[in-house]
Amino acid sequence: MAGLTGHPVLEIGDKFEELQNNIINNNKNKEVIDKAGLVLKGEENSNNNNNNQGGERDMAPPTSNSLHRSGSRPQLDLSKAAIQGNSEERDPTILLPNQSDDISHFALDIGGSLIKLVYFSRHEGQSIDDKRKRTVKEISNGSRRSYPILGGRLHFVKFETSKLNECLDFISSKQLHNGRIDSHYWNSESPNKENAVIKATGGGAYKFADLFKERLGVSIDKEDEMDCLVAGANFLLKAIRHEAFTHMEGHKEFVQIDHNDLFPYLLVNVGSGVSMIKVDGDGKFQRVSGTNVGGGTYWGLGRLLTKCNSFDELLELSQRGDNRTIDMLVGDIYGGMDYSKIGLSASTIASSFGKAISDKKELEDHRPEDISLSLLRMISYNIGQISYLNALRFGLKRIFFGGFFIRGHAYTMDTISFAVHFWSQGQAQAMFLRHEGFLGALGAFMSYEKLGLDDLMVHQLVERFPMGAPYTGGKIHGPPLGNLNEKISWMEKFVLKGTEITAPVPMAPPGTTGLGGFEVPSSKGGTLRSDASALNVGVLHLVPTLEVFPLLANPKMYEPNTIDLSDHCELEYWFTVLSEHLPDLVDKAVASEGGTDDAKRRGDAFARAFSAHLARLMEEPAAYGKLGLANLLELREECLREFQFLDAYRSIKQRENEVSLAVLPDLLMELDRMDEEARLLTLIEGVLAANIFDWGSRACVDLYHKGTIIDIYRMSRNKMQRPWRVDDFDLFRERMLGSEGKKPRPHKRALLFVDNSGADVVLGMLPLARELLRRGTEVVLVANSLPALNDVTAMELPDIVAEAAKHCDILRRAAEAGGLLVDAMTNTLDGSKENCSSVPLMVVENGCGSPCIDLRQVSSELASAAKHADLIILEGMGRALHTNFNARFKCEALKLAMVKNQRLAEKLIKGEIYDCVCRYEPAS
Ligand SMILES: CC(C)(COP(=O)(O)O)[C@@H](O)C(=O)NCCC(=O)O
Ligand SMILES: [Mn+2]
Repeated sequence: MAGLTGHPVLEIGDKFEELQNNIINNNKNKEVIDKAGLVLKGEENSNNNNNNQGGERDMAPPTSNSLHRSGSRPQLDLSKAAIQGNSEERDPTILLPNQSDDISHFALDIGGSLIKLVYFSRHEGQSIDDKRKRTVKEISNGSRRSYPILGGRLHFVKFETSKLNECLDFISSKQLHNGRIDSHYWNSESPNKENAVIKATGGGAYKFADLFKERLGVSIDKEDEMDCLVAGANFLLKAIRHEAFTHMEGHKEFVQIDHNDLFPYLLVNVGSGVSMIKVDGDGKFQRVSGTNVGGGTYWGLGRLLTKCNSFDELLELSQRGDNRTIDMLVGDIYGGMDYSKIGLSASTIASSFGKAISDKKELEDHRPEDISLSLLRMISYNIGQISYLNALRFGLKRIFFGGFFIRGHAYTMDTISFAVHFWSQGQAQAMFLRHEGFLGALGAFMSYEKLGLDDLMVHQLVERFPMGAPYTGGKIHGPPLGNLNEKISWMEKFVLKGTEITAPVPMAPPGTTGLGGFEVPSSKGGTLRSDASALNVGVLHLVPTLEVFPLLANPKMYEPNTIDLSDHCELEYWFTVLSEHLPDLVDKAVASEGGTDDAKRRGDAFARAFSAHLARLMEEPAAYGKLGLANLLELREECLREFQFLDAYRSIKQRENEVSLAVLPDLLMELDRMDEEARLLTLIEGVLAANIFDWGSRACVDLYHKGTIIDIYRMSRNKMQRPWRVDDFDLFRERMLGSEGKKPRPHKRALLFVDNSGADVVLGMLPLARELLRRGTEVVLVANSLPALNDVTAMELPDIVAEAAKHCDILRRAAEAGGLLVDAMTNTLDGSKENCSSVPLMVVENGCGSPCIDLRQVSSELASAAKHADLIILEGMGRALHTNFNARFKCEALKLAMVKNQRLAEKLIKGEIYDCVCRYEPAS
């Protein structure tokens, strides 16, 4: 029988169909292997939940339940922790001076029609029993930053001002006002609830102050509206990556703003009236102009002329309008001709409402739809034009528009953009903000002293979209959902609504809305929904511990996603892949929680929630910001966690780890019999081959249902014939082993971004790590902070390494040197810390809970480990292909993956499914 490494090699060129056939044939031996517990039992595992009752939980690693529930980021800052008072007393209070208190905090912008509420909540904290954290050695020369640190979230909620009581109930049910705001962290002066003060802006801050006192017992500290607007806008533009976007001819594009090059800009707030503010810095601004023709004008005149009952109704009417019946166009004056000499097309509005003079029509003879559209265009153009003139006056290139008039309305944004573009001849750009409705409330929130928010950087904020996002985005908030049960009921209730959302809403083809290339939008009523551009506002997770990966060659140009889902075909394809994968995933998730009725209910709610996200994004791909495949894959994991599926693949991972660890000694023996050159090739082959164990790939899951781990592993190895589709192995070999007898210096430290559990890490990456250690290179295994599919986590790795170390001296000494084997050491008979002369093997968490990795936001632990690294190895489709395929690094990089998706293989490497990528890149 061939060895584990596949040597001697089977015939070259056999196709993977053959592999599948082999697997099917091998199934004849299945029973025997079954008894040895080596079969994957995919089918049984996924469908036969009852057999798993309780068992799944028992097999769970003891630590996985202690992970906190919704964020993938750490929470407590224990640095400088001290016991307060008498340390002899039972359960003394421990002061954590660097940790935020258990506080909630909020601020309001109470406008004429809407109340905007921004509130802060701390991550639910639970202690994590992470062996790695107790034992891991200091991995950088400087002191490793105390870790984890403060975490919290900013939530954005809206209420109708006419339903103020709903807002008060919300605050009360969440206890936002309840004394907690008076924490030292927030530096509020008042120590008790009676004197609690909340920050608010907008007219309602004056109007409703007494009501707040009466109902909640809090006083309102009124903040200047303009100050708040500017503070809110500055924060968003500096801290949120995909905050600003352009909107032209129905097409939305996010704009990357360099926060060092933000000022000066013009902020145009279109409320009832319009303010134009030149912003030069934080707190540095001047209201340079304005116009009394604004949102109030549209609404006021519109109400008089159309008898509409609400602003939204008026906007809705405009969708079906044709302004040509009432506006005087250039063509009306010039007998249907363009006035080309001065660059005006026949369809340009020469005079808003101009036709009303000459026609013999009375008000009732005009359609309200046409009046509304004509008004909307008149006011939007006017605002765009005056804004541009002011930008010109002060030499400002960027103009950001916000305020209740905009409210994500596609046509309004298109019209304003057109005006700015037209008058500036393309020199100035109108931009809009995803959180535009919350500028004032955010600003009020920021006015609490010593909040520290101003210091937060883009990479320390993670926006997440909870289950309600597809339904409530851009709309008025529903009741607060306290617990998981409420969430599930809510999902169940919204099934109907969900099916409504699932039907994609057709978008207007580009180029149909507006003047001169912007045709008169008479047909738009049926195709462009008024809120087609309504953007969802997620929850902002503030994670000060996150850092930009220091080895990125050009962080500003870095784009993690290889696959851009703004291409609709691409989105449709991945939408289908993820939708089809859902039933299997739900089965695994439910089984992982013991297959109970409660787990089934949660599984159902998860499937609904994730489908709703997918449907929302199909309808509006930019609804959650710029969308890439990595975002979708992460959203799925977050959604699982939201329904408390903390590790859906836990038992599969464990079984695969056990089987792989059982054959590891044989593999190491085989490797040790080889010479250096053959061994290096076999090791890289081993990584590529074992990457086949990916429970996120449809094709692979089909394979597992037909064979054993070891069968598949062997077959996969035997397929490893070079040249691979992307094959830089010779370059890498030369760097490692040299040529013409010259021995190159070994790497100082290698970061190995590991991927899947089981064979992937045990038979692929660990032997490669061992080889590097043997050559004197320190190795840092970089693994997920939270589970994602069958990826191995940083918390699981020490046990795996300890098990492997039992069979291998190199690994044992390195793991000891890296502090990974403290428990094992104390268990040795003589307790001696013999021979720790080895270079260390360490484990760090990467800060994410996704199959992909965005290197702009990694754990401080990883950032710190990276400082001394001169080689990084990224493994797997998620980390090396979907993300980071095009990333360039300051040090050498090796990207290794098997492509387990036909379409990706064709698109990315012009190859076939199961082709391999071995990309080696010297330092950039
Ligand atoms: C989720 C994954 C990126 C995980 O791959 P890995 O990083 O483990 O190699 C990959 O399985 C994937 O892209 N799956 C979806 C495509 C499919 O089912 O074909
Ligand atoms: Mn994976």
